[in-house]
This record gives sequence, structure tokens and C-alpha cells, in this order.
Amino acid sequence: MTAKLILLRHGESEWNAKNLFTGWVDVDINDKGKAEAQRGGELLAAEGLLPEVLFTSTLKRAIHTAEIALRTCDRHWIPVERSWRLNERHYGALQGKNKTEIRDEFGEDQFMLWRRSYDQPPPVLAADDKWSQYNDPQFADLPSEIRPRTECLKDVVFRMLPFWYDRIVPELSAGRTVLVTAHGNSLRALVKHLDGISDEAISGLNIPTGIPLFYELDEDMKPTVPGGRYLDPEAAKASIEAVKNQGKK
Ligand SMILES: O=C(O)[C@@H](CO)OP(=O)(O)O
Repeated sequence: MTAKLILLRHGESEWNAKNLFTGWVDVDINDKGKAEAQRGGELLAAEGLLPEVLFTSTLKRAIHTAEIALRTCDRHWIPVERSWRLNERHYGALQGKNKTEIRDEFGEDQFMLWRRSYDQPPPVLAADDKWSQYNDPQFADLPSEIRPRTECLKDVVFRMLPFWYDRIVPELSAGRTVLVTAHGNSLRALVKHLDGISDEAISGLNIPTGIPLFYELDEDMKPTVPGGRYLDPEAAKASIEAVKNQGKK
């Protein structure tokens, strides 16, 4: 038996369009993002890949993307579970900062280390910073030692995997088609795990906005096709290139 897993990064957000580091800042999708989410739902319907359970982060750009995509393929009614463990990587002191300005100020190497290295987090964000979520009621139940003030991708893998094993894998094992709507870096963490990508090679992986990535998984929860399959490969290619080049002039 194989299991069906669909990964969907949220559609373009207001801050993606403004070229700002976002992380845990709870910005919404814009009109282009809404259109991408709808197209995502159309692709699911066209392939007959109809989700039976939804997992999302607690951030509105992922929640709203899922709502639009599921409404479009008439699956608005499926059970849903949200978890902070699927949230975007906390971008620390870079949250709210312009990517091009950070690249100009600190140079390409440091910019890429912060953006795509596996284990080097940006500087911490002060708890009382304008763009901090440290005292947000949404995260009040999280013990302070796991409430992030910055994260590298390795930290995301560490906090995401318990949710994968405890909540998502049981649904896949039960034969249900699972949709996960999340973020560029929380999905990079999951793809790294699924495809066994090395700490070095993961820096070259980018996830496009709003295009479903379909994985068929074997009984060991390993992909039958490495890397899965984007339901719109051409659009995925163009969007991956755009994500990769963010911050460049
Ligand atoms: O700003 C962010 O939170 C992420 C995703 O939008 O950006 P990046 O692709 O630079 O990691």
C-alpha cells in the first residue's frame, strides 16, 4: 500500500511581495496568493487528489491558502489540525527587514548563511521587538524554552518531526490522503527528512508558492519517487527560480 501526501506552500503573501523576511509575523496572502491557492485547488481536483485530512501551521497565510484550495476542490469539510510545529522558521532579528537591504549591508555570503544554511540562525529577536511573537497569546501555552526568538533550519526539523511522526504519519498509515499547508522553510525541513537530503544540499532547495507537491510514500514513509511531483511542473520551475533569487537586484 502507498500513502498519498500533498505539500502546499501558502500563496504569495503581502510580505513576499514586499521582499521582507517574514518568519512568524502573521501576514496574510495577497490577491496573487489567493489566485495561486485557487489554482492549487483546481490542480488537486483535476488530478482527483482529494485531501481527506488537513494539517496547517497556525499562521493565517497557510490557513487561508488551505481554505481557498479546499473550497475550490469541494473539500472544505475535512477535519483539520493546526500546529505551531508547522510554522515558518522564526527568522529572528531579520523579521520585518528587507532582503535586498540585508544582502547589501552584510554581503552575499552572510545573507545566504542566514537564509539557507542548515545550522546558522540569524541573531535573536528581542522579546519586546515590534516584530516579536514572544508574548503573542497564540503561543502562550508554549513553555518559554521552546518559544523561539530565532531558528535555523535544523531547529525547524527538530520541532517539526514530532508532529510528523505523532500526528501526520498515523493518518497516512490509515490510508487517508493528507494535505499539509505550511511555509517555505517548514516544508524544506519536511522535504529534507522525506528525501534524505544532506545538510549541505538542502541549501539549494526552494519551495514555490501555491503549487501542490505530491508524494506517494511506501510503508516506511519513504517517497516512491524522490522529490515527489509538482502538479504544475512548469509553474513550479519559474516560481522556484523567483524564490531563489529573492534579495538580488
Ligand atoms: O521570509 C520568510 O519567512 C521566508 C519565506 O517567505 O523567506 P526565505 O525564502 O528567504 O527563507
